[in-house]
Amino acid sequence: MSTGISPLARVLSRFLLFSTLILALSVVFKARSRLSLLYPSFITPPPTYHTTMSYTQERYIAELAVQRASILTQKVFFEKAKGTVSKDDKSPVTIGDFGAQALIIQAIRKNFPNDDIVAEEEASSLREDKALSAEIWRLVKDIKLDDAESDNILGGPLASEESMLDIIDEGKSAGGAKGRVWALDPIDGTKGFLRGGQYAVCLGLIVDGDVKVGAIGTPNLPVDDAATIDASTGAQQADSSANGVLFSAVLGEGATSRPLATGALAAAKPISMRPVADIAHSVFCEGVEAGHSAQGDNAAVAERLGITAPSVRLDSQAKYCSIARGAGDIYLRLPVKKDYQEKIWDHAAGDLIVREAGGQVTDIYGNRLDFSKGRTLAANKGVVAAPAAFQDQVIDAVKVVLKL
Ligand SMILES: Nc1ncnc2c1ncn2[C@@H]1O[C@H](COP(=O)(O)OS(=O)(=O)O)[C@@H](OP(=O)(O)O)[C@H]1O
Ligand SMILES: [Mg+2]
Ligand SMILES: [Mg+2]
Ligand SMILES: [Mg+2]
Repeated sequence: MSTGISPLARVLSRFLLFSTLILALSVVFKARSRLSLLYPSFITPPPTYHTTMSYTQERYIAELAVQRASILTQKVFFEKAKGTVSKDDKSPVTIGDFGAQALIIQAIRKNFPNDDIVAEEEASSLREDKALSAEIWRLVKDIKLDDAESDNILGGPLASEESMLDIIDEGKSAGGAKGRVWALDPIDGTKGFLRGGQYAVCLGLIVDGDVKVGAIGTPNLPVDDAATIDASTGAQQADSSANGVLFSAVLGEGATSRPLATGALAAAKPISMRPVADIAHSVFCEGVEAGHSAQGDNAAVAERLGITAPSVRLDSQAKYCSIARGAGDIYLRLPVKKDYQEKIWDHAAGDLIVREAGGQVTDIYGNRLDFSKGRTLAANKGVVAAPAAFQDQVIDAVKVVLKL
């Protein structure tokens, strides 16, 4: 029996139905993409890693890498620098700097191959100095953690002298506001290192401009939080076995310290800034080198705050670490040279460790340090770190002294 519809009409009606469907679908897709342009979050859910990632692995690798590099710096000091204190020969610190940078970058590359790295040193001068390069390789090639498993996690020994130079040059990233950027200072406080005083191996992870992880090794800081360090020179305890601390922090998870061991990580304990009821009873930490540290301005700020205790002078980010564990309270780094831009590797790890220990870290105007501007803190001037409750008072005093 005929339906009364010709085959041609049937084909035509199916075609019409099909094209209407395609048209409807394309309208829906267009509207969806317009909406997503106007309100990206409507269609694309915001990345959730900012709040949910705990950075456990990053912290662990950073701690192990800093620990292994610290072993090298100590070896270099005892073999090369001991006794050369305040001589003009800078080679010990150069060896330590390059070697520690190579070891840490290798560990980052092995575990987080896609991350960017902003490191202080670069290998071009080293490529021209074959003797120095060979000397660094001689020391670096045998450095390992006592614990084989931990050492393996870091990638084991470096492959060759040539690959060591290439690895050093992987720290040339421009940094910036996007992505994962490790900030590395292989030896911070080079003058302290040469003097046998304080220095620090510093590594921070910045994600989308925000510091998430920090690890600092301070081979010459006393393990005992309460041990006094020479207030005028920042030098360590005479008994060297009582020295060596590894600090770390993850954003939102607090700061810890542990003895800087040579094998598997020692047990960590939480650290926090010292509760001080009256700001007049607090203690300043400041730099040792007059060329870096405005000690006169610091003294004027201390006087305005009624502080009478002498400042503790320390090289390097050991200053951040010291106030984070209550061996001092306020770290001032007021500008010395008008145009100097602080480097991110001199502050990233310390900034986080202090904030996670209950402190605040700002520039001299009271603005948070901005790690999204590239290799330097281009948007900031100086650093003021203090217990959160005192920060405003300290900033007010700084503003008066510096006539801001
Ligand atoms: N003008 C000026 N102002 C401030 N900071 C400067 C300045 N010039 C250099 N630097 C960097 O500071 C790093 C050493 O800082 P310290 O805190 O150890 O300084 S101090 O020597 O104790 O005064 C030191 O880092 P390292 O090179 O890693 O030792 C310097 O890079
Ligand atoms: Mg430095
Ligand atoms: Mg350095
Ligand atoms: Mg330097």
